[in-house]
Amino acid sequence: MLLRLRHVTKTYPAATAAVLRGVTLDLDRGEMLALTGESGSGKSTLLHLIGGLDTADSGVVAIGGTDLTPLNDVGRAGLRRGTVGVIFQQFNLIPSLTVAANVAFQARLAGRHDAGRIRMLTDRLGLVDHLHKYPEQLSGGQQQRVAIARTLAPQPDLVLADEPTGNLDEATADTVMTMLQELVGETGAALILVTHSERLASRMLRRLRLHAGRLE
Ligand SMILES: Nc1ncnc2c1ncn2[C@@H]1O[C@H](COP(=O)(O)OP(=O)(O)OP(=O)(O)O)[C@@H](O)[C@H]1O
Repeated sequence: MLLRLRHVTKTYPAATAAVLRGVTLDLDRGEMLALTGESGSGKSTLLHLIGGLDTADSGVVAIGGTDLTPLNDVGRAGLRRGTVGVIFQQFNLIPSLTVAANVAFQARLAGRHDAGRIRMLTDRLGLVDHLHKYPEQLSGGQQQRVAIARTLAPQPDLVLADEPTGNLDEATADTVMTMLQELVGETGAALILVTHSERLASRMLRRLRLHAGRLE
């Protein structure tokens, strides 16, 4: 099992109510899951726990058999690097780096830089003519394609996408999602897509809704 969640709970400090009240989920390699739920239902929180960006209060968050819960920041970052890739709504590119350097950044950090794979990704994502530009010189759709290339370059086993097309118009969103799904599918990685869009969610074989702190 690639991802195993068991009875995961999370309450933010100073908050009166728990955000997650016992989330349980199994996700295998190659699975694509849409995660929906009302605003504030805890979708981003859950993604952060899975990505090791934050820790659960209790329960198990295991990736590839390793429970992240007892690990410290360094341990979680080590496990995340190269194993889990995150794509955000705001793209989160590094403004001072060129497209080429942005794309290579995480693969280098993970010690998994592969020039052939980066060439394939930039080619498939239509970035070849933009490699020497800076993020601010690109459209939103182009920036998200750079972010996808950057995330997929180290060949992660699990890709977490938090409203990845939330800043894009419908046609661009569809194109970007198609590219993301194709590229993730080809490597056999798993994908969790957080989205408000029923249209995008319906592209995924598996769909779950976060409600009252649990998945249904
Ligand atoms: N760092 C934080 N500190 C305190 N409370 C937080 C923090 N992050 C999120 N919350 C609260 O936790 C709840 C869940 O937030 P989260 O961002 O996970 O929801 P979401 O389902 O992703 O929402 P949206 O669809 O609007 O992005 C919200 O009530 C939010 O206010």
